[in-house]
Amino acid sequence: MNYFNLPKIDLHCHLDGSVRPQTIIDLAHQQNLTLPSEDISEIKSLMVAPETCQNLDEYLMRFELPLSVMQTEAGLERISFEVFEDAAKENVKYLEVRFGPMLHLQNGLTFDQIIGSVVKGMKKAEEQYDIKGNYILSILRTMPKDRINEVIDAGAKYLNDGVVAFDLAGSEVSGFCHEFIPYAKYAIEKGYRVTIHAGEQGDGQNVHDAVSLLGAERIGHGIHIKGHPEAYALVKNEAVALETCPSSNIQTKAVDNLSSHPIKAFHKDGVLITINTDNRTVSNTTMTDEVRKVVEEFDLSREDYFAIYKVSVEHSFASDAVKQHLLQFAE
Ligand SMILES: O=c1[nH]cnc2c1ncn2[C@@H]1O[C@H](CO)[C@@H](O)[C@H]1O
Ligand SMILES: [Zn+2]
Repeated sequence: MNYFNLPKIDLHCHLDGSVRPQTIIDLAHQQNLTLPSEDISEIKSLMVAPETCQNLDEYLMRFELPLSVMQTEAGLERISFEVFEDAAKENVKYLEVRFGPMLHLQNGLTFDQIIGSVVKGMKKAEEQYDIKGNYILSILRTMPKDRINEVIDAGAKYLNDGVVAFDLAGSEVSGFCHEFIPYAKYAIEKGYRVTIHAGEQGDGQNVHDAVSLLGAERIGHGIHIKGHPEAYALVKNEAVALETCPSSNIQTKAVDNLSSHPIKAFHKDGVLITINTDNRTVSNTTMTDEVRKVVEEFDLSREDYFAIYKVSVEHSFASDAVKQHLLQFAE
């Protein structure tokens, strides 16, 4: 299979984890910021999480440097344009990018400016390339909750015009969903779709909670439904799609290595899985690489690949018209 040429869909990609190293240098110069180094390979090595990370928390330390240059409208717009450009150039036909608006307040931007800038960058890329996209607003589980509804309100202006869904991200502890019930409910009432990071560092019960308490239609990672029969059954019976991110799952120790990733077992058993990047820079990957790794490790056929592609289309938060467009590329 020619992985580069295959049509691809990425439903789980973080903006701040997918910044080009050169863009960090350019934006730091424009913004008069001092970098730890001016050498691009040094900057890249500070952004890529090592395979030797102890856990998700160590992986999450790699976001500080990119976030430092993501505090202006121009910086956000450029980075958004570039992630869509990079994906389009490897034949990603549809990309849902997520980011945490609350992480971009350091220079006094409003939530409207923050969300508006990334949507603008995405739309510019959609005009220039054969790619379509949407944004997901992530709330960091470890941050104060007092401004969550403000983020939801600000994003509502862009709903179905660049923004589609609500997510919870960051460090994962057992039972986290209980504290977020009113916020997920508020987002759903406003018209947001819901996907939640769960069962990555935390247990299968978190996945069960995300679906049953927060109304998640998709789950970020969801690895640990393996070994939790109730969560497994719920995900399977309710047709909740898992957004698996193989390289990231190895770095964060959600799995020991690729061969022990449950992605193929899930797929063979009818659990809906999708293949995604998580973070193009922090995980030093592309959709081409993720698809190649999964197809080769698990000896998937072209038919298997396109079955997964179709799951991505059907469970994307795209409009019906965009879904129809994406299905044209499926075999
Ligand atoms: O795999 C992940 N699991 C949980 N949180 C993540 C992952 N990758 C990135 N982020 C978190 O999401 C924020 C917004 O994009 C990032 O700043 C990072 O803290
Ligand atoms: Zn993620």
